[in-house]
Amino acid sequence: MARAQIGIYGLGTMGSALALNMAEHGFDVAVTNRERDWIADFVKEAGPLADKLHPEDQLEDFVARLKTPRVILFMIPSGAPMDAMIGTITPLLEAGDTIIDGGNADFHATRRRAAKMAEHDLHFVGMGVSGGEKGARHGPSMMVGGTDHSWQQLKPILRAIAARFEGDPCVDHLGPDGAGHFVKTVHNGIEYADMQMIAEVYGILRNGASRSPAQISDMFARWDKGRLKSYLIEITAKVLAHTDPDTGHPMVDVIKDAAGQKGTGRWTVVEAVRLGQSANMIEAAVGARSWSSEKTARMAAERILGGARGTLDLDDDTLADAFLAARILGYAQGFRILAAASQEYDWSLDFARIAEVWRAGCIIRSALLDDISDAFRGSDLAEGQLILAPKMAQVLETCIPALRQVVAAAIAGGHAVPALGAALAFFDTMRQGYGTANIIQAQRDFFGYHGFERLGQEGKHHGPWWT
Ligand SMILES: NC(=O)C1=CN([C@@H]2O[C@H](COP(=O)(O)OP(=O)(O)OC[C@H]3O[C@@H](n4cnc5c(N)ncnc54)[C@H](OP(=O)(O)O)[C@@H]3O)[C@@H](O)[C@H]2O)C=CC1
Ligand SMILES: O=C(CO)[C@H](O)[C@H](O)COP(=O)(O)O
Repeated sequence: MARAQIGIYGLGTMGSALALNMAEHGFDVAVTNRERDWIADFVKEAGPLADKLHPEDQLEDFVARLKTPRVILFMIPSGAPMDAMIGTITPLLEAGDTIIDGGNADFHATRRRAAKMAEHDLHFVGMGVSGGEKGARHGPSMMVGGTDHSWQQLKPILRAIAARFEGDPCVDHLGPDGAGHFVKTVHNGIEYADMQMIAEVYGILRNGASRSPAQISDMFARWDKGRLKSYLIEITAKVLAHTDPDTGHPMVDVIKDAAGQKGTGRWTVVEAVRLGQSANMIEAAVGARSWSSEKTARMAAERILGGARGTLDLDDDTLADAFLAARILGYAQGFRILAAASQEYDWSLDFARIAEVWRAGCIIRSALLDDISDAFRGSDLAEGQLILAPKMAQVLETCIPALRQVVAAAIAGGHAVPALGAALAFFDTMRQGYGTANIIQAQRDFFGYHGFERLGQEGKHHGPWWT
């Protein structure tokens, strides 16, 4: 009986694509699934790759199929299903075996699971996988958190199947236990902000400049050839170019304006706040999705409050500069959260390497990430502050006026730009060495005798309003 180098449990969209990717790279992969009927069908549909896939219906046989120490990748919903599967499979494993959760998981749960499995000399890896179904099949970006022992087991397989940027595989061991899942969570937070800002630019052009989806598609397609080149711009251009086969209308016009969310954007915001940060652009994007789902309330508000929006006269170059500045600020917020978490959990995250792992395969891949990795590699940026990197500061200096112009025009015309507006608020707050929190300190002392720190003097002070 051929022994497989890795086992995959969960042959849904992502698990089946990863299994085929591994098989194509010459690895023997044991496969199984909760719904057993699908296992044989999946292998049958794999064509010539079927020789490298080893289907098993029973969990015991699946585990027995694997070389030891074993490596088992779960591609199932995180949360209760993952805990249940850990409970079922643990008695079948031996010291030194590794279980990987490749789903989008709350990193707190990953840390808890890793600690629990370590009690049995078992290893638990939290691995962020990005790139959707196509990425998983032909080259995802992967963010690994776990022990060195697990990384040594996984490295040859993951480096072989990963996306490549100029030959460099977009995968790495980023830290222990929850580090990989945390980095993937923040990746998704950045993804939320970037998607929302693209939607806002679309809204400005559609509602403020009466441009057709096809015209906006052309602009995004042009952007995708220059400094704004990125997967999300590319797919938005493609989406806007499509026509609904049923009605002949632009496809986007028959899609309801209410977007769902599975949790990673919200987790990013919650963790940012827990770490004493604010990721206001990501929060704006999460909030915008929530508001989008309040369709009935919005329709009522349009009737009662009026939905009129003014005409905007913004050229494509101004919009492009504005978007570039805002995109840098979105990445910057993500890296600030990573820096805070790295300190809190003692992960020693390598920000340059994270940017490199995101350069290909993942949803937020963009031309900027190579510059971002250079910025982190070239200097010791305090607390991961990307906006202080000379190259980024230079681009911001050039492009912020455009962002100001776009946000000001949009707000004056009644167009909602929550994420672009948040980008500017973040930038304007961070560039003030002396801000306005002196007033907050004074207010807190006035109403609650909380005391305040005073410039040039140690200790806690109270204002003359108490004498
Ligand atoms: N789709 C995407 O673009 C991405 C998804 N992910 C993550 O990957 C994971 C899998 O997603 P995806 O492949 O899209 O999901 P699918 O819905 O396509 O597949 C889900 C898989 O999980 C199995 N499953 C569901 N519930 C249970 C359970 N209680 N016990 C055991 N197995 C169960 C299903 O088995 P059955 O066939 O029996 O229902 C199926 O194999 C998720 O955590 C998701 O967040 C990560 C990155 C991108
Ligand atoms: O991880 C992903 C992409 O990177 C998944 O597609 C995820 O589902 C996206 O999040 P949401 O469903 O909340 O938009």
